Amino acid sequence: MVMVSDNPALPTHVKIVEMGPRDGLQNEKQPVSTEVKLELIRRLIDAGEKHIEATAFVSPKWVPQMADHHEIMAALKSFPEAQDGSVWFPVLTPNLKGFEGALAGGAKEVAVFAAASESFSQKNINCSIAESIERFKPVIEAAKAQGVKVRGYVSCVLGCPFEGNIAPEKVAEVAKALYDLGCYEVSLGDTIGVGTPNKARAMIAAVAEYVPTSKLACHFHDTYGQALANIYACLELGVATIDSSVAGLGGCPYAPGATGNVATEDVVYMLNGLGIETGIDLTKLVDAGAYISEQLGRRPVSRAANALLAKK
Ligand SMILES: CC(C)(COP(=O)([O-])OP(=O)([O-])OC[C@H]1O[C@@H](n2cnc3c(N)ncnc32)[C@H](O)[C@@H]1OP(=O)([O-])[O-])[C@@H](O)C(=O)NCCC(=O)NCCSC(=O)C[C@@](C)(O)CC(=O)[O-]
Repeated sequence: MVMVSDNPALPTHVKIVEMGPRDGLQNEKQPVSTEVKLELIRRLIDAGEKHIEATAFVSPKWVPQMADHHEIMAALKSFPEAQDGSVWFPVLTPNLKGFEGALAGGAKEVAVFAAASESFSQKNINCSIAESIERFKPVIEAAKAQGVKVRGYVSCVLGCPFEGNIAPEKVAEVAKALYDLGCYEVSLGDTIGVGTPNKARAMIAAVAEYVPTSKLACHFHDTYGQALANIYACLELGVATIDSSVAGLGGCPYAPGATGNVATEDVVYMLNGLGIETGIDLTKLVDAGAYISEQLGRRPVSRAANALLAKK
């Protein structure tokens, strides 16, 4: 039974942006076939997910696991949910070359990704933060001209694997730059999962000086087991979009030691308990997570999923 929350600060509905097929698999060392990725996407749709980041138009030399981006997009075109627009499939596009590939593949939503740390920006996309913003300008202009929505990411919002602590003001500066350029939503990534709730609150408060909380998403990796607590803190501040990854898949190729995103199953379990709507069927979601985990030869990294699977 879904209990209605008595905390008036919490939203009544949350948008989940599923990271599994992209952030979740980009760092996977073993090959994952295009067919398995597509089957995962089918199962996530069946579970009720409406925003599924499908792939990344990045260099296959840098991220080999995303090299089948053209095949993924070609297959998605035949999905009824892509045709009728009932499910969004955003894809990463770090530059104009990536955007052109995504557009040719029929993308209706793309995402540019910056960082709040200079060192991470260099390691991840081979340029400074300022250069990355310059690179995004023509991408966002071209997207606007084509009626394509653009999401923006800021990585390392609560810490950097190379620089340590990151000032909330720096996060705010980069988030503002993305929002001012025309990103409809800015996702704030705790890339290495080091944050704790008070730090998360301070960071959101700093960003909210420039970007309305209704336009923010939180993107927590669960390296230190703090993701759900951090998400709750962000929900209380008015953030109502959460990035998460089925079965807790993932890790970033340029963030050594970072584990996956918070598991979508754990997030949905918590939100169900709070009486917050997501439109996602937890049973089907757990099955989708079990499917991809079996393909990868391991158990889901989700407490809720493992507990529910054990009951079967
Ligand atoms: C950004 C680049 C491309 C710059 O890479 P670069 O080497 O600086 O680019 P370049 O413009 O000098 O070009 C070099 C070569 O790359 C090619 N190239 C150039 N652009 C593309 C493209 N779009 N797609 C495919 N190929 C491309 C280009 O054509 C050329 O090919 P060559 O002539 O040598 O054969 C590179 O650094 C890259 O691909 N990095 C990968 C970044 C990445 O995917 N990181 C992981 C995702 S971000 C993340 O996970 C964080 C997030 C979002 O989840 C939030 C969080 O948790 O914090």
